[in-house]
Amino acid sequence: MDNVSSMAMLPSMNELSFSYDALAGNRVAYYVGAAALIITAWSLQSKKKAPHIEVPFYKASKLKWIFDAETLIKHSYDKFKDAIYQIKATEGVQVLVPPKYIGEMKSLPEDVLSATEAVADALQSKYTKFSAGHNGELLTLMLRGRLTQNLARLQPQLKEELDYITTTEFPACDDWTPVKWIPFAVRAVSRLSGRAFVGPSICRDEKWMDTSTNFAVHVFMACVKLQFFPEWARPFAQYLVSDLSKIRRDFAQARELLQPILEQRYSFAKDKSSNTGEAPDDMVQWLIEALPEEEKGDLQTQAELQLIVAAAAIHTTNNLLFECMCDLAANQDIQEELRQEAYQILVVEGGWSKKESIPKLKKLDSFMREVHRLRGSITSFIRKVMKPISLSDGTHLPAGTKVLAPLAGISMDERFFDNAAQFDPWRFYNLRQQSDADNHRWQFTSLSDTSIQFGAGRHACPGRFLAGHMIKLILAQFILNYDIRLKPGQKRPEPMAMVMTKAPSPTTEFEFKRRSCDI
Ligand code: HEM
Repeated sequence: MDNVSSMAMLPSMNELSFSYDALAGNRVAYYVGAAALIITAWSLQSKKKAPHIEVPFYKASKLKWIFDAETLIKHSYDKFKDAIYQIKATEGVQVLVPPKYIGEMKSLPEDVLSATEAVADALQSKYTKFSAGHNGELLTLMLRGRLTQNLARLQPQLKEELDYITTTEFPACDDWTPVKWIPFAVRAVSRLSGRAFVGPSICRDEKWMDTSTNFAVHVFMACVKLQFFPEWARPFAQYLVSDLSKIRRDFAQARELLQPILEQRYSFAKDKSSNTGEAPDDMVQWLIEALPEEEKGDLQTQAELQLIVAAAAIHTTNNLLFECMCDLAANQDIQEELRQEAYQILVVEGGWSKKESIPKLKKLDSFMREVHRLRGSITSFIRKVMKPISLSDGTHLPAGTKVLAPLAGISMDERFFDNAAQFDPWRFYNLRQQSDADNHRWQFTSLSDTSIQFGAGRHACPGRFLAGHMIKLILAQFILNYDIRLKPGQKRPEPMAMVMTKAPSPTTEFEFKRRSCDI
């Protein structure tokens, strides 16, 4: 998948959790099945000879990697700190690089250290067709530039979409009412991001929502099943994997839904001279403008790029939103402080209708960054060495080496975060008060070699600004309009975890009680 690379898009429990319709009530079978697949994959993969690398191994059992990778990553990072080390994982030997090396590695060119190839391997792009191909760079630049610059302008549309889905789909909650959060949240994130990607005409269409949400699930399931077979057998085995047909059906469905929009856009462009209205403002339009002439009207290209972006956006955003909800529901004090801030900026100062209001929610921004630090991904910066690399300390990484950063360990490093183990929602708010540079440095979306939740370098997540914006809108809407708590006697929900991925349980309930918007 040229240039579209992401841990967030790796085969993931995130996506699996979304087949909740199929899996509901059968979680044990799912765990056993998934574990069996992973163990089988491991035993097949492990016979392959990994490149020889002169760095120490961290000895870990396969079971630990499968069921408690987070602890393993934290312990191993703690042991090696600034040194590079390796782990024999179910996906083959992984070389773990600490922040000390991220700086020099993140600027290496793609033909030396490739994010694209690493993700293509992990997502079996050859078979799943999860690839932006030669348009990968264009896509990333468009999200980083056009989408991000347009966020303030999109704000009223996103709010309108959020109001609509909350009014039509969220229960009244006049008294304390338990609500399964994930089914609602997935639909909300899909609608909001869909509004920015495909526009209002189909973002509410059930077929579009279904396809754009489930495409990632089908890619994930196909990957898991393909890993059942050794690499040499996959050209034949692919015909046994029914999820690959589902992926083809997703593309066909996306083409069908996008076709009338593309036709409309073309007649709009043709009538430009007589047209006084503004061009529509969504990713369909930006792609028409940016794609090479011969691909502008190509439905398959639009369908592929739209589904890939949806796959990158929906489950990742939903996961972090869920973790934020857990901490809000478990901490009434935090909820109250964030409510005061949101009330002042969005209600008293009329911020809902102002474009620049969302960045003013600095306490909410800090809370989200802290949740992301402590509850985010286990690893990040997935890369594959394409040409031998000699690092500044002389470490040699041969071609074929699989690289990862031990994110869960880095986030707990006292050298980078005071009282690192403590959940402090105002940590980054306070840091931001120190100076102008700090005000910028500690924002939710700001990157550094020690804060790589959104990756690093040229492949760092280009959708993080939209993700942050959507999460803030949804959280602000809910803390202003509802009191939120855990169910009586319930502890803060913990995500399901397997190998390097974590995902919320789709059946988790929070309790909501409607409040008047006055504080
Ligand atoms: C909280 C939500 C999100 C998280 C945690 C997240 C995380 C990530 C990470 C870790 C990467 C890989 C970076 C690297 O390897 O250096 C990535 C890449 C990417 N993300 Fe996100 N992401 C999120 C939301 C989104 C959204 C909303 C979009 C779409 C608007 C998006 C689109 C992408 C794309 C296209 C890439 C590939 C970039 C490239 O390879 O050049 N992500 N994301």
